Amino acid sequence: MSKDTKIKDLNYYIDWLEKSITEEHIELYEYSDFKNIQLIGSGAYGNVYRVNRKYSNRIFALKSFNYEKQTLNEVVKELKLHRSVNYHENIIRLYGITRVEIGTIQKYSFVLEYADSGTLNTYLNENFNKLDWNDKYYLASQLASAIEFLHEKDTIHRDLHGNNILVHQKNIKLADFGLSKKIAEASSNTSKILGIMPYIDPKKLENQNYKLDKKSDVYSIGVLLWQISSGYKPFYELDHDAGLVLAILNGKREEIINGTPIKYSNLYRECWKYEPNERPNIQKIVSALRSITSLEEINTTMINNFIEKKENHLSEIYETNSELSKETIDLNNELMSNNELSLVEYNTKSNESVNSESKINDSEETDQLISHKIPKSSKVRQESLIDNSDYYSSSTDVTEAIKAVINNNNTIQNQNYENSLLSASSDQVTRMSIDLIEFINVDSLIAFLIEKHDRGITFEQIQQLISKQILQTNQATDRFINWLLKNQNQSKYIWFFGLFYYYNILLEKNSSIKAFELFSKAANDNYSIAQVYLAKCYYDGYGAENNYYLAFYWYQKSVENGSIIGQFYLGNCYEFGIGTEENEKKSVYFYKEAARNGNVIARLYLANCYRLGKGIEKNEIKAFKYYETLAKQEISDAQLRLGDCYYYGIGTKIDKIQAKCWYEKATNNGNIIAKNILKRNYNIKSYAEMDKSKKIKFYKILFNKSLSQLGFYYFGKLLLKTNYEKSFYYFQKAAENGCKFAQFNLGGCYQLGDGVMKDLRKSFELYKNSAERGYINAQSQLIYCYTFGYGTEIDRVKAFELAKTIAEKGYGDVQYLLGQYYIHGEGVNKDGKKAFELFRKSFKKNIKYLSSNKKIMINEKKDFEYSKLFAKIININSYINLGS
Ligand SMILES: Nc1ncnc2c1ncn2[C@@H]1O[C@H](COP(=O)(O)OP(=O)(O)OP(=O)(O)O)[C@@H](O)[C@H]1O
Repeated sequence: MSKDTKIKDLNYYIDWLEKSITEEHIELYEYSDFKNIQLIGSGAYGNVYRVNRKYSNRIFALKSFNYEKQTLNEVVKELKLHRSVNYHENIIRLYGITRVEIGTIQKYSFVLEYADSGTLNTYLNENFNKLDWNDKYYLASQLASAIEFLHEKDTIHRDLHGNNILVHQKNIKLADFGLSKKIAEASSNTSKILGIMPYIDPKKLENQNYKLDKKSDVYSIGVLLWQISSGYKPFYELDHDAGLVLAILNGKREEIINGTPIKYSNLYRECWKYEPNERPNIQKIVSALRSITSLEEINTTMINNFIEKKENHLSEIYETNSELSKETIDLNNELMSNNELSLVEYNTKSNESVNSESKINDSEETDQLISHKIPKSSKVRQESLIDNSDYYSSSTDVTEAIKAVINNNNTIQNQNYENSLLSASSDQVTRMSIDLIEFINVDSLIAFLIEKHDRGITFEQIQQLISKQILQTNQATDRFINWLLKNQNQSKYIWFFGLFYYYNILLEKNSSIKAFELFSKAANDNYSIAQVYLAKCYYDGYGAENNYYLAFYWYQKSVENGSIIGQFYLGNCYEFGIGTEENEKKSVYFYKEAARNGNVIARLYLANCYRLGKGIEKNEIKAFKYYETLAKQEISDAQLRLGDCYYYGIGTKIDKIQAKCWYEKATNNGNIIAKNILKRNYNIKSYAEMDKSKKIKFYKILFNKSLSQLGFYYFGKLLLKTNYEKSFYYFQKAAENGCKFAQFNLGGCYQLGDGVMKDLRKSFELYKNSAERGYINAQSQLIYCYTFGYGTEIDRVKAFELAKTIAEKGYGDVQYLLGQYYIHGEGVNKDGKKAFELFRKSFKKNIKYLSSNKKIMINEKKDFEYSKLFAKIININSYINLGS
């Protein structure tokens, strides 16, 4: 190859990387933002460093690459492939890329999740004596789970061995993707191929042209399971030479270590069979490991027999599913052409592209041993602020998971009956089976909820998920709680138990205190999501005195421990000065971090920052692009703002038809601001097209319904002074029937804790329902909720927008409030003239401003702050000056 070609090729990769960075397909980390750079290892492509990030102090690993064509070719491939499998707790996270100029060249490095215990080889070497069988099962299960995730994405690793698997805090972290070089290069590097040779599918050892497939990964897993059980590298006492290759081809395998549970050794022996179609698929390995874990706990031969029968039955099914999909991605396929390296290709594949193999397994396994994964949803519900991208499965997933628990439980009970397990009472067997099932599903649910949080789902949506989805299956709730009560030995279960109190699923007198205590316990144990919840408790004064400093402290801790949702809230703290000085730049920094980690709310906030030039250089085009992407993901707030962009020409050309289309979409997704705008700008009324007879019918229904609702409503209102509980009851009845007044008042009950346990999220939800029905008081109340984050996220852009649509209807108090937003540049660019106009209108009408409404302002501390905010600018002269 001539020198010229080499340079041209190099430029090709550099251009690819640079274009990806500019177009934000790859997150670029500023190299200068890293400190304490320490060398921790080196591989064929370059060195690996442990670094700290400034501000958050979070630890990352930087994997640097030599500046040469072959390496950069691999870098590009690895980036693409790693990105497609980036969201599993047992796969090392690839956060992005960083670059530093050395002489005349740019040196690139991957920014990776840091694993504190090195490779599996070193971890076992140093810690094996401390591991019991539970620890070993745990490692094995995590490894299998990571590979299951890859295989479900039709991706093969092809290069599994003890040096490519890292360990962090006793957890498996699969690493090294896309290193096609490995096998190719290893063929020319004898010592290297022989080092990893015992892990390689013998079919490949026998025939170099053999194409490694999923079953090749299964072979390697078999060897790794043995390694986990023994603590030794495979054939550690033998020379890794041609003789050993021959012996392996002739069926030589490692000796079973004394004391290995038979089910475990049977499993890895199945995996390392010579014939690929005699090896189990990954789903079976995962299920088998799970059942072994539970069986160890239960420790009865009766259940052993029972499971065995099920497995035998299962294996028949699995055998039929061994065909590989043509669409399978080969992670380490050296033949992958550079022409395939499109910029967006690494974006996740859609659910529809699941290959036939996993489809068959999904459906057939429903009635079999439960798989740990949350079933894929066929229908994706449209929820505001929910990204329905590939990794962001809808809430119906939980229902399906729970249904699967129950179905599975029924199946086991039936089987139990059919198999006449006479030696134990059926109650005993049922209980043990349930234990097994719930162990499996509690972990899945926890992972599912954390993932939802990290992706940007709000607390109230989590509450809906838990209460609507889990509570629908009451039986399961009781069992979960019983199981959790017995398993309060790990911080994740402590936190999860806390959720039941936090979201009032367990209604006890001191629920808030109990939730707080459980979160504290798990948070002190450095469990990051518990730290987020603890911070939230301090922020809301839930279960403890309200304390912004501690809220800030715990958000910060959660970020140090890798919480993505924590990054978003830390951004909030800096933006709104919660427990710390206001610092817009830092807030943008953390929104960016959360956004690059896939948090959709953070992306929305970042877009607002770009639009307003808050903490970052104003860039309306960028803001528009963000809104556009998020709007397409059915995020109603983004749809609204995209509508605004088209309507006012923000970052794009004015296009009122497009604007209307996006306002309509946002309205359909329940956005009341968009609804108001549609009415105002396009004069759209929901019942405008109804013919006369339909209208009469409509009014008749409305009249009857309103009568009864209003009856409840006034009854409740009368009682309010004397009997909170009764009035609460009547409000509730009317609210359930959709009475907007009752919903508003009930919201007040929850906000004040009148006749019911105080619950800000619930109150927010009720205000929202009432506001959606057009009740102006509720809409005004929502402004307040968005301003201070009562029962929802602080969102001053939204508060401003809502205030604007209400003020335009001529409500003087809200006009006044809107003036404040213009004065302070909250949620909008500062505009003294507009503020002045609004104040004049408002004072003309002589209407009290919002904070004087005692019914609405019930949190004295926050009310005080709010009033203080107003007091600051109460001098009318200053408005006049500002306006002139
Ligand atoms: N994310 C990480 N966290 C902690 N340590 C890491 C991380 N990635 C790599 N290392 C350490 O750096 C060493 C070198 O890693 P690297 O992936 O560059 O090379 P390798 O896998 O050993 O060899 P090769 O270059 O052939 O893939 C690893 O053995 C491991 O000890």
